[in-house]
Amino acid sequence: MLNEAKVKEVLGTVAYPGFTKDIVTFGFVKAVEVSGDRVFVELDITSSAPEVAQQLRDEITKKLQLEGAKEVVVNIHQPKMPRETSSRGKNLAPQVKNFVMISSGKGGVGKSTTTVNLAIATAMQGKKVGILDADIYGPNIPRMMGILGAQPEVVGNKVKPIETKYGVEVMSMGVLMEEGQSLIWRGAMIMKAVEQFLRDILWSDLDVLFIDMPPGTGDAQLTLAQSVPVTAGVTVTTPQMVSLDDSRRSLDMFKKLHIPIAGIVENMSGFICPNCSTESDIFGKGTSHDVALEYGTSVLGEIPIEPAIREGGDEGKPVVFYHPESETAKRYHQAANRLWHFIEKVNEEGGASNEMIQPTTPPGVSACSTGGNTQSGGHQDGGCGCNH
Ligand SMILES: Nc1ncnc2c1ncn2[C@@H]1O[C@H](COP(=O)(O)OP(=O)(O)OP(=O)(O)O)[C@@H](O)[C@H]1O
Repeated sequence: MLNEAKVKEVLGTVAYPGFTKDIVTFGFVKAVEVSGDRVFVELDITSSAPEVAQQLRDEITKKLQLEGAKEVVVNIHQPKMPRETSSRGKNLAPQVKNFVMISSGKGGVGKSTTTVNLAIATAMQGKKVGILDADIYGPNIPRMMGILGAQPEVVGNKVKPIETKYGVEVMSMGVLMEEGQSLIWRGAMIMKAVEQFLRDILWSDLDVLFIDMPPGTGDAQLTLAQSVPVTAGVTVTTPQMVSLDDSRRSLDMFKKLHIPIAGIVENMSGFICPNCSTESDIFGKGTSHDVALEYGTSVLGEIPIEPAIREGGDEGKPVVFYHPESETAKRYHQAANRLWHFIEKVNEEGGASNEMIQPTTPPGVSACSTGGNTQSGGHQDGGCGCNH
């Protein structure tokens, strides 16, 4: 005689396609109803592939019929299929429509703060948004998003990003490492970590994934750009000349990696007094416009120094969400708006592509990582892609 317990027992023998674990253990079974010899099963699975749903439907029906069910209805909820995107080249996370790389020439200029507030502003404007904290040396995003200590759910050999109350999903090395723990990263490890963040995290069907990069221009940036077509690069700088000089390196990197440059965020640009609201220059203000012009781009926003920004970062209460009326929140929204228009423009004009920057190693030749000089006028002598 079929009853709910028996049906669940049968479902516990149905492996999720491609995995050894069953659909009950994964938590995919949302409802079971039995009425005489009629069974209704409801599943919520993580794959958008129709063949996965069909395979499950067939196996469940067959197994329940063997147990005496005459009619089996299997209702399966799936995430939507990856959207159409005009981007080209390699993409390890095809369910994500656009990727924004947030970068800075040097540390401490407010790159993570900018990532968090731009991402939340974009989500508040109705987009489906994620943040990948690829700043493996100093993953600050969990603190800033108020998710310190949150443990991600593991599904098979993949990991679900952490949902936040700001409507932004997040994954960070800070979530995967113990607090205060540090790792010494070698080039190959960085590359593997970045790839896994894209391939093995169950990102939803996102409009845009913001990626907070480590400061500088190194292996993580190159691997990321080779792994997904980056739609837009944003450089964060402070107004002082030394910081602007470093931001040029970051903008040069975007150019070399064929990443469309969305613009510069000038952070700590002036100071807004919390008492009288007057704005005064501390580090200077507006100095990044000339650099933007040099690179044929624009300033997305000038974000003042405001104590609420630092407090919000420390307490996990981002200013754009908790002080939406503040001048700073308005500027983040304006910057997010400009960024989104830029993304739309890139897509209208054919989309991002990383075809030009794929490793050139010919088949059968191992990519050696030392002694490479791939910038010697097309001749490659002894590094990745060598012909020796
Ligand atoms: N406009 C601002 N007003 C006040 N405080 C700010 C502002 N921008 C950033 N901060 C504070 O400055 C500190 C550094 O910011 P953040 O961590 O975002 O920099 P970063 O460039 O990501 O640093 P890192 O190189 O370590 O990753 C944080 O405490 C942050 O709250």
